[in-house]
Amino acid sequence: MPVRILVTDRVNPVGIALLEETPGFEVDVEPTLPPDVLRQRVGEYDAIIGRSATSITADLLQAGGRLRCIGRAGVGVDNVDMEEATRLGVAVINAPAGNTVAVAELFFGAVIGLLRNLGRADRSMREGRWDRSALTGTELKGKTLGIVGLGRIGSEVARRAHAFGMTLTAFDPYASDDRFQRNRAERAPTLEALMAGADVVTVHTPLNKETRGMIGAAQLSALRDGSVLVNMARGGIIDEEALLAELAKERLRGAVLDVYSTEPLEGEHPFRDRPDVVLTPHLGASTMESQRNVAVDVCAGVRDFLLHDDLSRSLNVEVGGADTDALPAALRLARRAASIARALLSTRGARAVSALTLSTGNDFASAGPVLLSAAAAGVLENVVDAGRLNLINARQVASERGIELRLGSGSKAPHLRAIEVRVQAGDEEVRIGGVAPLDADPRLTRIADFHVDVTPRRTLMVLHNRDVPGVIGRVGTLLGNAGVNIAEYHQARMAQGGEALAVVTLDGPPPPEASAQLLELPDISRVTVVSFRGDD
Ligand SMILES: NC(=O)C1=CN([C@@H]2O[C@H](COP(=O)(O)OP(=O)(O)OC[C@H]3O[C@@H](n4cnc5c(N)ncnc54)[C@H](O)[C@@H]3O)[C@@H](O)[C@H]2O)C=CC1
Ligand SMILES: O=C(O)CCC(=O)C(=O)O
Repeated sequence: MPVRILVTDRVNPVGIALLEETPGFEVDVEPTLPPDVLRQRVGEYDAIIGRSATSITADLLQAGGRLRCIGRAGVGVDNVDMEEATRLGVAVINAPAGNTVAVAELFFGAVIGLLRNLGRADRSMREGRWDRSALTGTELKGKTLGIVGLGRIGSEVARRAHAFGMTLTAFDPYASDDRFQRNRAERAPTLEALMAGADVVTVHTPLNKETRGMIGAAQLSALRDGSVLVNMARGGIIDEEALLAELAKERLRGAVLDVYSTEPLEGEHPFRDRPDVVLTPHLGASTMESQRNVAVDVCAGVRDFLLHDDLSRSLNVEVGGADTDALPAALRLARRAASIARALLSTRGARAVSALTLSTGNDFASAGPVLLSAAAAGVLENVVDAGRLNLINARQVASERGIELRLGSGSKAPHLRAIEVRVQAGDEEVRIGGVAPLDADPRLTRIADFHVDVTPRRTLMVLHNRDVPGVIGRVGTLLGNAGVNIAEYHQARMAQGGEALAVVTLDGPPPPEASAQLLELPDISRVTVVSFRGDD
């Protein structure tokens, strides 16, 4: 079946071509479908790629039975119901950097346009006038710029502001001191302090629960007389009613707005009547260069996800700073180790998993969250509908099932590339450890208290037996007679003649009756069989 992708908004064709030329992909380009039509058709597609004009609501995501990925040709994902996408295991991929410069350049164009009265000058010239003295403006040089949100766009604005001879202050509680230093910006202790200390205040934060309405009447009243307020981030961050009320006092120089709480802005909106406001119709990213950049970036991200399950670009998976080349082997080990632990507990009759703890060596410390997701998927995969279970939603599904998830300390692990999972069900706990080296297959090194050394491949059988002569031969003969080939057989024991454990990897699943037949052999007390998802 072909992989089907719907492009719902105007996305640059250079990006779309990346998808169209991928064998097995079918791309429909239909900008911009009304929400009800999109809802009817979403079930046909594996991925949707859009811009800000398409709202990806919970309802739409739920209607997308085969939907695996949302691509956003731009930065802001406030139009995507991220919680629902995560719950459903749908990857959300954006293009975080391609339009940064476009917004920064528009900022200076629009602010200078306001300060030098360019709109009014152009209109008066067309009306046949020559109003030089009425159009005297002000300069940026020597003024203070206050940036709310010192991220990519805020930093790009900062760099250019220095070229204009401005002094910089910024408010961003999440940005490091180093970022402030690199941008030569003083850290404002509060938003109000920033508003009170700047001649131009510009907002470059995402719209989210924290920033919605962040600039209201109280913050606006802190603005200096004669100052300018700019919003090129998202409508809703600044309270529009409060801004209109503040502008009506005529103590500010004005405002520059590119984004609105409702887009398109109503034809009769009072902003349209204010001469002290420069209005643009969400043009921040509208340059040829930026549209090409974001289209190529998001389409490549969506393609790589659909082809290779590459989640490194997905906003709803925490890959952290991990080495992504080494990650697939580590993810496989974490998932399989957890799957083995759950199966061993199940053989002991402890089926209701209550807690999962994952610890890593230092090399995987930053990948802890995504490895924990992989382990959660391993614990759940034979318990829930595995079709939709993935690294995006595994932790959420596990938490909903009452499984407590914990990240243990990395530094205690004996090996830099070690991974250990501990799965608890009632009073029982099983600990499985392994290593994911850079240049070889991952190995299991510990099952409960036994030291082992096998690669968890395809089907794995764990036998508890007494350490007496002949067991290995009898197991080999039984499996051979059942037509099952043994890939690896590792026997471990605590002490001679005591309790022993065998880990057997098989080239295929044993027949269903094999476990019962093994249990009939002398000295074998428990048999656990785990078949892993995947081809190897
Ligand atoms: N007008 C347009 O066409 C465009 C608008 N945008 C908007 O600009 C926003 C910013 O884009 P980038 O700079 O690329 O994002 P970014 O993620 O690089 O930077 C956002 C910054 O905001 C900061 N921040 C978050 N919450 C904050 C808070 N409560 N107070 C102060 N700072 C806070 C973050 O720490 C971060 O440094 C996007 O989320 C998008 O909504 C982006 C591109 C085009
Ligand atoms: O192209 C768009 O949808 C506008 C750009 C934008 O707002 C964004 O990238 O967040």
